Parts: sequence; C-alpha cells; structure tokens
Amino acid sequence: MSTLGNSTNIFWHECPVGNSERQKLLNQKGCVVWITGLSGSGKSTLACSLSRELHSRGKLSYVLDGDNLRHGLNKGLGFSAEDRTENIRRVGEVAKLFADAGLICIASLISPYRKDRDACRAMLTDANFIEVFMNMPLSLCELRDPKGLYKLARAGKIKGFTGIDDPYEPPLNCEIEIQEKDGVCPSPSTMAGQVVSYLEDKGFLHQ
Ligand SMILES: Nc1ncnc2c1ncn2[C@@H]1O[C@H](COP(=O)(O)OS(=O)(=O)O)[C@@H](OP(=O)(O)O)[C@H]1O
Ligand SMILES: Nc1ncnc2c1ncn2[C@@H]1O[C@H](COP(=O)(O)OP(=O)(O)O)[C@@H](O)[C@H]1O
Repeated sequence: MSTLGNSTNIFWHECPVGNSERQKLLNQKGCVVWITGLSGSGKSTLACSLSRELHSRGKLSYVLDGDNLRHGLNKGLGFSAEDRTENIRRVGEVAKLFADAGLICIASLISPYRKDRDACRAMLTDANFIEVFMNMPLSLCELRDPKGLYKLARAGKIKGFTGIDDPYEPPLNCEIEIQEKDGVCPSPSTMAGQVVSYLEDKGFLHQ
C-alpha cells in the first residue's frame, strides 16, 4: 500500500505478460524518440517521415505530436511555463507507456525547457530516451512560418512565443542533432534516415 500525491491506498498490479514478451512479438525494442526544437524547425515533418520509414521496415511506431495532443489529452493547457511543464510531463508519461508496450514512440514537441526534457528522460532507462534536437536557426523557422504565428508574435499579438519572447533551451547532451549543411536543410527522408541509422546501430530494430 502507498500514498502518491492525493491518492492513498493504491497498489501496483503486475501483469503476467511483460515488456520482453511484447518486444519479442514485435521483433523490436520499445523506446522514446523525443524531437525538440523551435516551432517551424521541422519536428512534425521528421516525426511523420520517420514513422513512415519505420512502418515500411515492418516496425511499429506511434507519433505523439504536441499540437495534436493539445486537442485532447492536453486540452486546457496554455503556454505559461507551468502549463508547458505539465504538457511535457503528461506526454513523457504517455510515451513511457508506449515504450513499455514495445513501440517506438516518437514525441514531437517544442519542449523548450531543459529540466522538463530531462525529467522525461529520467522516467525511462537512459538508453531508451533518444533526444533529437532540430537545430535550425530561428531565421529559417521564421521564414517558413507555416501557420503565420511568428508574424503574430512579432506584432505582439501572441505573447510568450518560443524563440521570440519565451526561451528555448537547446539540449546539452542530445543523442542526435539535425542541422543544416552548407546552409541547406536535409530533406525529410535524410533526416529520418539519420534517426533510423541510430536506432539500427543501437539495436532497437530487432529483438
Ligand atoms: N506561445 C506559443 N509558443 C510556442 N508555440 C505556440 C504558442 N502558441 C501556440 N503555439 C503552437 O503550439 C505548438 C507547440 O505546442 P507544444 O505542445 O509542442 O509546446 S510546448 O512543448 O508545450 O512548449 C506550436 O506548434 P509547432 O509549430 O508544431 O511547434 C505552435 O503552433
Ligand atoms: N527538411 C525539410 N526540408 C524542407 N522543408 C521542411 C523540412 N522540414 C520541414 N519543412 C517545412 O517547414 C515547415 C515547418 O515544418 P513542421 O514539421 O511543421 O515544423 P514543426 O513541427 O517543428 O513546427 C513546414 O512547412 C514543412 O513543410
């Protein structure tokens, strides 16, 4: 019996089918690929391209996209520091469950604060949390501005926009960094290939 937060008298119920059995069934190892970066840096593009590439190789993945989750699980959360922290914490917990289910869980969120990303890393075995930093210059993200949000933020119509008047703290020790080469952004399939190579090398794509 234990007390956790406001819950008392709660017990952990062990299920007889475990993680290793599920991984054997799927012939892969569960993990979390956590994609972080500015709005417009290409997080969703990479997440979708990576999911497609893994699918074509017969590997089961699932994308948790920040924007999409804010329509449901995280409906009601805004963009204050506290709400972003709660947003990331919830997605970290869900991603952990997906990884335990044996899936390659691809989380795609700005996740601007280092401590929040590190807290998600700490929920998993270190090797099973693969942090991918979309290291794209703000100028490129702002030029892309697919939703017109940077324009609104510059005009003061959105307050607390990441990269404009709210901070983005780049990772210090990420597993993978996606960046421009000679001023050119790699294509979506090249970015996905970089992550797939990492997963392959570390043995996640086989049991
Ligand atoms: N103030 C502010 N700052 C940053 N982003 C904003 C803001 N307001 C709305 N949006 C839109 O919300 C998307 C980011 O949601 P996330 O859940 O990934 O954000 S966070 O991780 O909690 O910071 C983000 O989507 P992406 O462009 O896909 O990153 C924006 O479209
Ligand atoms: N590697 C890329 N090459 C060219 N355009 C890209 C690339 N990645 C993303 N884009 C474009 O940039 C814009 C923002 O990408 P998106 O994936 O929505 O970013 P984020 O999820 O980080 O906000 C989109 O219009 C997308 O088509």
